[in-house]
Amino acid sequence: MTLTIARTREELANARRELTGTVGVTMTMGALHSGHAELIEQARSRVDHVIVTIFLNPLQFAQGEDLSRYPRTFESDVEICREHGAAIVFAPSPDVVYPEGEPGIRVSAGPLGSVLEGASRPGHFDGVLTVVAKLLHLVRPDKAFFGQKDAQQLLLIRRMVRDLDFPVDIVPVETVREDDGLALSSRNTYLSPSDREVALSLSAALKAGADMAQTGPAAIRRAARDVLVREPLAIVDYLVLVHPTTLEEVPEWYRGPALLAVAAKVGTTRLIDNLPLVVGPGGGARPVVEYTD
Ligand SMILES: Nc1ncnc2c1ncn2[C@@H]1O[C@H](COP(=O)(O)OP(=O)(O)OP(=O)(O)O)[C@@H](O)[C@H]1O
Ligand SMILES: CC(C)(CO)[C@@H](O)C(=O)[O-]
Ligand code: BAL
Repeated sequence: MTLTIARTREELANARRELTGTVGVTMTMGALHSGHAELIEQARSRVDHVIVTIFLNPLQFAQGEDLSRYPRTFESDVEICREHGAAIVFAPSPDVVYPEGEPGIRVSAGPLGSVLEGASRPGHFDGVLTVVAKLLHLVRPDKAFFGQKDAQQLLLIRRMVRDLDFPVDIVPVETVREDDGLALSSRNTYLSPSDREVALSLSAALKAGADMAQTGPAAIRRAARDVLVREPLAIVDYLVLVHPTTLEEVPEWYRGPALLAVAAKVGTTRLIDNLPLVVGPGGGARPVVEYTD
């Protein structure tokens, strides 16, 4: 199978026109790893052709964030796309995506975009939703695949697609982890070996919480917190057990789907991770959020 690399809107439109059957998209910021490969594989199993977008979107980075040091590994990214059978890589430059500079009109993420990640990264989700909307319009996929690792992003994209009637199916993909539990992330390349040891406390905390899922919210929170307090070098931004669609902390009586999510700074690197859970009898960790809406 040949892989086409499209840099411009016209190149993408020409290559897209050649594809017959269903099309899926996997959107990335580059620096591809096995988590991205899994998104491509999941897409391959559900559609006829997969388009991977590689675009480091300046709009979703606040001043002072890591846009300038974000890893750029384009050649090996293309190889990964080829190995996993993608049909097209769309890798535009910022002036192709934003020909008139920063757009005056943006998609607003609303209140769900200003909690958790949005509280620490103001404007981040407006930037994400704006570029996702644009890429959906340019690629015109039947299905779009997003990782559960970015749980709030996934929720907001589902909401945007539903609230604004985008004709696309959003498919969640389970978080891919290293054998020791660390969630794969392009930002893991910033971690020194000792940072990486500290970073393991995030997934360990989530697992300890999930192990108490049958007991109830207080036990889940306590078990997760107990792991994190033993690792003072992980500077916790938040550790929450929230409802997966409202992102509000669940009360002690709550039983049902929930999201145990954590964000922490390790060295100079901000990391996030989460585990979808069902709280209550028969509960425990789940691969992806079981939405009730
Ligand atoms: N470990 C993972 N498992 C499954 N999907 C993932 C994983 N990491 C990232 N993804 C998904 O890949 C897509 C592109 O994400 P992105 O390019 O930001 O990678 P990333 O590793 O999350 O990078 P960063 O370190 O910047 O958060 C998103 O849908 C994201 O949720
Ligand atoms: C969805 C996305 C590609 C938009 O830039 C980005 O936020 C990401 O990589 O998760
Ligand atoms: N991985 C989600 C995109 C971001 O952190 O900017």
